[in-house]
Amino acid sequence: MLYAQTPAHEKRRRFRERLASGEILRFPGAFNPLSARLIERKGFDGVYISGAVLSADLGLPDIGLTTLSEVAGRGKQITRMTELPAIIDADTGFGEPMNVARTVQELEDAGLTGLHIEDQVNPKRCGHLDGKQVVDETTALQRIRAAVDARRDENFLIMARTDIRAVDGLPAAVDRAKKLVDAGADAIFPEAMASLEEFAAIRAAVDVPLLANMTEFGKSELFTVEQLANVGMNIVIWPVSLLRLAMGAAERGLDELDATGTLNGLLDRMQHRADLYELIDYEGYSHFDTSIFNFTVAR
Ligand SMILES: C[C@](O)(C(=O)O)[C@H](CC(=O)O)C(=O)O
Ligand SMILES: [Mg+2]
Repeated sequence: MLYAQTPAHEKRRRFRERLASGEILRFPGAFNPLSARLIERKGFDGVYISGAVLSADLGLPDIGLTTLSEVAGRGKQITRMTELPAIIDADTGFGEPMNVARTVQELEDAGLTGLHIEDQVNPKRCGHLDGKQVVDETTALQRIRAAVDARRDENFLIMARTDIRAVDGLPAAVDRAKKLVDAGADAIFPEAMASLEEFAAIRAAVDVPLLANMTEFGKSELFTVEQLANVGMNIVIWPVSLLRLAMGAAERGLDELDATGTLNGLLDRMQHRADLYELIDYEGYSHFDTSIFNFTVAR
Protein backbone atom coordinates (compact mmCIF):
# COMPACT_ATOMS: atom_id res chain seq x y z
CA MET A 1 0.00 0.00 0.00
CA LEU A 2 0.98 3.60 -0.65
CA TYR A 3 4.50 2.83 -1.76
CA ALA A 4 7.34 0.33 -1.87
CA GLN A 5 8.65 -1.19 1.35
CA THR A 6 12.30 -1.52 0.34
CA PRO A 7 14.43 1.48 1.38
CA ALA A 8 16.55 3.12 -1.32
CA HIS A 9 19.89 2.03 0.18
CA GLU A 10 18.69 -1.57 0.25
CA LYS A 11 17.53 -1.46 -3.38
CA ARG A 12 20.97 -0.15 -4.30
CA ARG A 13 22.77 -2.85 -2.32
CA ARG A 14 20.69 -5.64 -3.86
CA PHE A 15 21.11 -4.19 -7.34
CA ARG A 16 24.90 -4.14 -6.96
CA GLU A 17 24.76 -7.76 -5.88
CA ARG A 18 22.69 -8.76 -8.90
CA LEU A 19 24.94 -6.85 -11.27
CA ALA A 20 27.94 -8.66 -9.82
CA SER A 21 26.24 -12.02 -10.46
CA GLY A 22 26.87 -11.52 -14.19
CA GLU A 23 23.31 -12.33 -15.32
CA ILE A 24 21.81 -9.85 -17.77
CA LEU A 25 19.22 -7.55 -16.18
CA ARG A 26 16.14 -6.32 -18.05
CA PHE A 27 14.98 -2.74 -17.42
CA PRO A 28 11.92 -1.65 -19.43
CA GLY A 29 11.16 2.07 -19.24
CA ALA A 30 8.29 3.03 -16.94
CA PHE A 31 6.31 5.95 -18.38
CA ASN A 32 4.58 6.56 -15.06
CA PRO A 33 4.43 5.10 -11.53
CA LEU A 34 1.62 2.70 -12.46
CA SER A 35 3.56 1.18 -15.33
CA ALA A 36 6.49 0.62 -12.94
CA ARG A 37 4.17 -1.62 -10.93
CA LEU A 38 3.31 -3.56 -14.06
CA ILE A 39 7.00 -4.01 -14.91
CA GLU A 40 7.56 -5.40 -11.40
CA ARG A 41 4.48 -7.64 -11.61
CA LYS A 42 5.71 -9.14 -14.88
CA GLY A 43 8.98 -10.22 -13.31
CA PHE A 44 11.48 -7.78 -14.81
CA ASP A 45 14.65 -6.85 -12.94
CA GLY A 46 14.39 -3.09 -12.81
CA VAL A 47 12.78 0.05 -14.10
CA TYR A 48 14.39 2.61 -16.41
CA ILE A 49 13.25 6.23 -16.21
CA SER A 50 13.79 7.91 -19.54
CA GLY A 51 14.42 11.57 -20.28
CA ALA A 52 12.82 11.13 -23.70
CA VAL A 53 9.65 9.82 -22.04
CA LEU A 54 9.60 12.52 -19.38
CA SER A 55 9.86 15.27 -21.98
CA ALA A 56 7.41 13.60 -24.39
CA ASP A 57 4.98 13.19 -21.50
CA LEU A 58 5.09 16.97 -21.05
CA GLY A 59 4.63 17.44 -24.80
CA LEU A 60 8.23 18.62 -25.19
CA PRO A 61 11.07 17.46 -27.44
CA ASP A 62 14.02 15.69 -25.79
CA ILE A 63 16.47 18.59 -26.10
CA GLY A 64 17.29 19.32 -22.48
CA LEU A 65 14.25 21.44 -21.67
CA THR A 66 13.29 19.56 -18.51
CA THR A 67 14.70 20.71 -15.19
CA LEU A 68 16.44 18.81 -12.42
CA SER A 69 13.42 19.37 -10.15
CA GLU A 70 11.05 17.87 -12.72
CA VAL A 71 13.29 14.88 -13.30
CA ALA A 72 13.87 14.27 -9.57
CA GLY A 73 10.15 14.68 -8.84
CA ARG A 74 9.10 12.20 -11.50
CA GLY A 75 11.88 9.81 -10.52
CA LYS A 76 10.69 9.86 -6.92
CA GLN A 77 7.06 9.23 -7.90
CA ILE A 78 8.07 6.24 -10.02
CA THR A 79 10.67 4.66 -7.77
CA ARG A 80 8.53 4.84 -4.65
CA MET A 81 5.90 2.67 -6.33
CA THR A 82 8.14 -0.30 -6.97
CA GLU A 83 10.45 -2.60 -5.05
CA LEU A 84 12.63 -2.79 -8.15
CA PRO A 85 15.81 -0.78 -8.62
CA ALA A 86 15.33 2.28 -10.84
CA ILE A 87 17.96 3.87 -13.08
CA ILE A 88 17.24 7.42 -14.19
CA ASP A 89 18.40 9.40 -17.20
CA ALA A 90 20.15 12.53 -15.91
CA ASP A 91 21.02 13.78 -19.42
CA THR A 92 24.16 15.94 -19.23
CA GLY A 93 23.77 16.47 -15.49
CA PHE A 94 21.98 19.81 -15.84
CA GLY A 95 24.97 22.08 -16.25
CA GLU A 96 28.59 22.37 -15.15
CA PRO A 97 30.37 19.72 -13.02
CA MET A 98 29.12 21.45 -9.86
CA ASN A 99 25.56 21.07 -11.14
CA VAL A 100 26.29 17.41 -11.85
CA ALA A 101 27.26 17.01 -8.18
CA ARG A 102 23.97 18.56 -7.08
CA THR A 103 22.08 16.37 -9.55
CA VAL A 104 23.58 13.25 -8.01
CA GLN A 105 22.57 14.26 -4.50
CA GLU A 106 19.05 15.26 -5.52
CA LEU A 107 18.52 11.96 -7.33
CA GLU A 108 19.98 10.01 -4.41
CA ASP A 109 17.55 11.84 -2.11
CA ALA A 110 14.71 11.03 -4.51
CA GLY A 111 15.37 7.32 -3.87
CA LEU A 112 16.79 6.35 -7.24
CA THR A 113 19.18 3.42 -7.52
CA GLY A 114 21.48 5.00 -10.07
CA LEU A 115 21.71 7.43 -12.96
CA HIS A 116 23.53 8.06 -16.18
CA ILE A 117 25.31 11.22 -17.19
CA GLU A 118 26.21 11.70 -20.85
CA ASP A 119 29.01 13.49 -22.67
CA GLN A 120 26.88 15.49 -25.09
CA VAL A 121 27.08 19.26 -25.26
CA ASN A 122 24.15 21.32 -24.08
CA PRO A 123 21.57 21.44 -25.56
CA LYS A 124 21.62 17.65 -25.80
CA ARG A 125 19.45 15.64 -28.13
CA CYS A 126 18.23 12.07 -28.47
CA GLY A 127 21.28 9.84 -28.86
CA HIS A 128 19.80 8.26 -31.99
CA LEU A 129 19.42 11.50 -33.94
CA ASP A 130 22.00 12.94 -36.33
CA GLY A 131 23.94 16.11 -35.62
CA LYS A 132 24.91 15.35 -32.02
CA GLN A 133 27.99 16.98 -30.52
CA VAL A 134 30.07 15.76 -27.60
CA VAL A 135 32.17 17.67 -25.09
CA ASP A 136 35.96 17.33 -24.95
CA GLU A 137 37.56 14.64 -22.86
CA THR A 138 38.43 16.92 -19.93
CA THR A 139 34.82 18.05 -19.51
CA ALA A 140 33.44 14.53 -19.93
CA LEU A 141 35.76 13.20 -17.21
CA GLN A 142 35.09 16.16 -14.90
CA ARG A 143 31.38 15.39 -15.02
CA ILE A 144 31.99 11.83 -13.90
CA ARG A 145 34.49 12.75 -11.19
CA ALA A 146 32.08 15.34 -9.83
CA ALA A 147 29.28 12.75 -9.80
CA VAL A 148 31.37 10.13 -8.01
CA ASP A 149 32.65 12.61 -5.41
CA ALA A 150 29.15 13.88 -4.68
CA ARG A 151 27.38 10.63 -3.90
CA ARG A 152 26.87 9.71 -0.27
CA ASP A 153 25.75 6.12 -0.76
CA GLU A 154 28.64 4.20 -2.32
CA ASN A 155 26.13 1.80 -3.89
CA PHE A 156 24.37 4.58 -5.82
CA LEU A 157 25.33 3.63 -9.38
CA ILE A 158 27.08 6.31 -11.44
CA MET A 159 26.90 5.27 -15.06
CA ALA A 160 28.73 7.24 -17.74
CA ARG A 161 27.04 7.39 -21.11
CA THR A 162 29.10 8.23 -24.14
CA ASP A 163 27.54 9.50 -27.34
CA ILE A 164 30.88 9.75 -29.13
CA ARG A 165 30.40 6.69 -31.36
CA ALA A 166 28.04 8.53 -33.75
CA VAL A 167 30.34 11.58 -33.83
CA ASP A 168 33.92 10.24 -33.99
CA GLY A 169 33.49 6.49 -34.57
CA LEU A 170 34.05 3.28 -32.63
CA PRO A 171 37.76 3.68 -31.72
CA ALA A 172 36.90 7.01 -30.08
CA ALA A 173 34.08 5.30 -28.15
CA VAL A 174 36.43 2.56 -26.93
CA ASP A 175 38.97 5.16 -25.82
CA ARG A 176 36.39 7.31 -24.06
CA ALA A 177 34.80 4.33 -22.31
CA LYS A 178 38.20 3.39 -20.82
CA LYS A 179 38.84 6.93 -19.63
CA LEU A 180 35.37 7.26 -18.11
CA VAL A 181 36.03 4.10 -16.13
CA ASP A 182 39.38 5.48 -14.97
CA ALA A 183 37.52 8.63 -13.84
CA GLY A 184 35.40 6.46 -11.56
CA ALA A 185 32.31 5.45 -13.58
CA ASP A 186 30.71 2.30 -12.14
CA ALA A 187 29.18 1.34 -15.47
CA ILE A 188 29.19 2.45 -19.13
CA PHE A 189 26.30 3.14 -21.49
CA PRO A 190 27.76 3.11 -25.02
CA GLU A 191 25.09 4.97 -27.01
CA ALA A 192 24.02 4.22 -30.58
CA MET A 193 26.15 1.13 -31.19
CA ALA A 194 25.69 -0.01 -34.79
CA SER A 195 26.18 -3.77 -34.34
CA LEU A 196 26.76 -6.59 -31.86
CA GLU A 197 30.44 -6.44 -32.79
CA GLU A 198 30.55 -2.86 -31.59
CA PHE A 199 29.04 -3.82 -28.25
CA ALA A 200 31.65 -6.60 -28.07
CA ALA A 201 34.46 -4.10 -28.73
CA ILE A 202 33.40 -1.99 -25.75
CA ARG A 203 33.12 -5.17 -23.67
CA ALA A 204 36.68 -6.10 -24.53
CA ALA A 205 37.92 -2.63 -23.52
CA VAL A 206 36.47 -2.26 -20.01
CA ASP A 207 35.67 -4.43 -16.99
CA VAL A 208 32.65 -2.59 -15.57
CA PRO A 209 28.97 -3.44 -16.27
CA LEU A 210 27.65 -2.28 -19.65
CA LEU A 211 24.18 -1.10 -20.67
CA ALA A 212 22.59 -1.71 -24.08
CA ASN A 213 19.87 0.64 -25.32
CA MET A 214 17.23 -1.13 -27.40
CA THR A 215 15.24 1.94 -28.35
CA GLU A 216 13.08 1.52 -31.44
CA PHE A 217 13.41 3.42 -34.72
CA GLY A 218 16.95 4.46 -33.82
CA LYS A 219 20.49 3.59 -34.87
CA SER A 220 20.81 0.21 -33.15
CA GLU A 221 19.21 -2.93 -34.47
CA LEU A 222 16.81 -4.46 -31.94
CA PHE A 223 18.82 -7.38 -30.59
CA THR A 224 17.37 -10.00 -28.25
CA VAL A 225 18.33 -10.22 -24.61
CA GLU A 226 20.16 -13.44 -25.42
CA GLN A 227 22.20 -11.86 -28.22
CA LEU A 228 23.17 -9.02 -25.92
CA ALA A 229 24.07 -11.38 -23.10
CA ASN A 230 26.30 -13.28 -25.50
CA VAL A 231 28.39 -10.18 -26.19
CA GLY A 232 28.71 -9.47 -22.48
CA MET A 233 26.06 -6.80 -21.88
CA ASN A 234 24.78 -6.56 -18.29
CA ILE A 235 21.71 -4.30 -18.44
CA VAL A 236 19.25 -3.81 -21.30
CA ILE A 237 16.82 -0.90 -21.48
CA TRP A 238 13.75 -0.43 -23.66
CA PRO A 239 13.43 3.22 -22.66
CA VAL A 240 10.46 4.50 -24.64
CA SER A 241 8.80 1.22 -25.68
CA LEU A 242 5.89 1.16 -23.21
CA LEU A 243 5.01 4.75 -24.05
CA ARG A 244 5.13 3.93 -27.75
CA LEU A 245 2.90 0.88 -27.22
CA ALA A 246 0.43 2.81 -25.06
CA MET A 247 0.29 5.79 -27.43
CA GLY A 248 -0.13 3.46 -30.42
CA ALA A 249 -3.07 1.78 -28.67
CA ALA A 250 -4.55 5.15 -27.66
CA GLU A 251 -4.35 6.41 -31.24
CA ARG A 252 -6.07 3.33 -32.61
CA GLY A 253 -8.72 3.60 -29.89
CA LEU A 254 -9.48 7.22 -30.74
CA ASP A 255 -9.77 6.34 -34.43
CA GLU A 256 -12.21 3.54 -33.62
CA LEU A 257 -14.25 5.79 -31.33
CA ASP A 258 -14.36 8.46 -34.00
CA ALA A 259 -15.40 5.99 -36.68
CA THR A 260 -17.96 3.92 -34.78
CA GLY A 261 -19.10 6.08 -31.85
CA THR A 262 -18.33 3.33 -29.33
CA LEU A 263 -15.38 1.52 -27.75
CA ASN A 264 -17.35 -1.73 -27.34
CA GLY A 265 -15.14 -3.42 -29.92
CA LEU A 266 -11.96 -2.67 -28.00
CA LEU A 267 -12.89 -3.90 -24.52
CA ASP A 268 -10.71 -6.99 -24.83
CA ARG A 269 -7.70 -4.77 -25.62
CA MET A 270 -8.15 -2.73 -22.46
CA GLN A 271 -6.72 -3.41 -19.03
CA HIS A 272 -9.78 -4.58 -17.12
CA ARG A 273 -10.95 -2.55 -14.14
CA ALA A 274 -10.34 -5.63 -11.96
CA ASP A 275 -6.72 -5.89 -13.13
CA LEU A 276 -6.13 -2.19 -12.55
CA TYR A 277 -7.52 -2.44 -9.03
CA GLU A 278 -5.38 -5.46 -8.32
CA LEU A 279 -2.25 -3.66 -9.54
CA ILE A 280 -3.01 -0.69 -7.29
CA ASP A 281 -3.89 -3.04 -4.38
CA TYR A 282 -7.33 -1.60 -3.73
CA GLU A 283 -7.99 -4.53 -1.44
CA GLY A 284 -5.13 -3.57 0.87
CA TYR A 285 -6.57 -0.08 1.24
CA SER A 286 -10.00 -1.51 2.10
CA HIS A 287 -8.50 -3.66 4.87
CA PHE A 288 -6.58 -0.68 6.18
CA ASP A 289 -9.78 1.29 6.23
CA THR A 290 -11.73 -1.26 8.27
CA SER A 291 -8.90 -1.69 10.79
CA ILE A 292 -8.73 2.07 11.39
CA PHE A 293 -12.41 2.89 11.19
CA ASN A 294 -13.52 0.03 13.41
CA PHE A 295 -15.56 2.06 15.83
CA THR A 296 -19.08 3.33 15.92
CA VAL A 297 -20.15 6.64 17.36
CA ALA A 298 -23.07 6.49 19.76
CA ARG A 299 -25.61 9.29 19.77
C1 LIG B 1 17.72 6.48 -23.68
C2 LIG B 1 17.28 7.87 -23.99
O1 LIG B 1 18.28 8.78 -23.57
C3 LIG B 1 16.02 8.24 -23.20
O2 LIG B 1 15.87 9.41 -22.88
O3 LIG B 1 15.21 7.35 -22.98
C4 LIG B 1 16.95 8.10 -25.50
C5 LIG B 1 15.93 7.16 -26.05
C6 LIG B 1 15.29 7.60 -27.36
O4 LIG B 1 15.10 8.81 -27.59
O5 LIG B 1 14.89 6.73 -28.13
C7 LIG B 1 18.25 8.09 -26.29
O6 LIG B 1 18.87 9.15 -26.42
O7 LIG B 1 18.67 7.01 -26.73
MG1 LIG C 1 17.68 10.52 -22.72
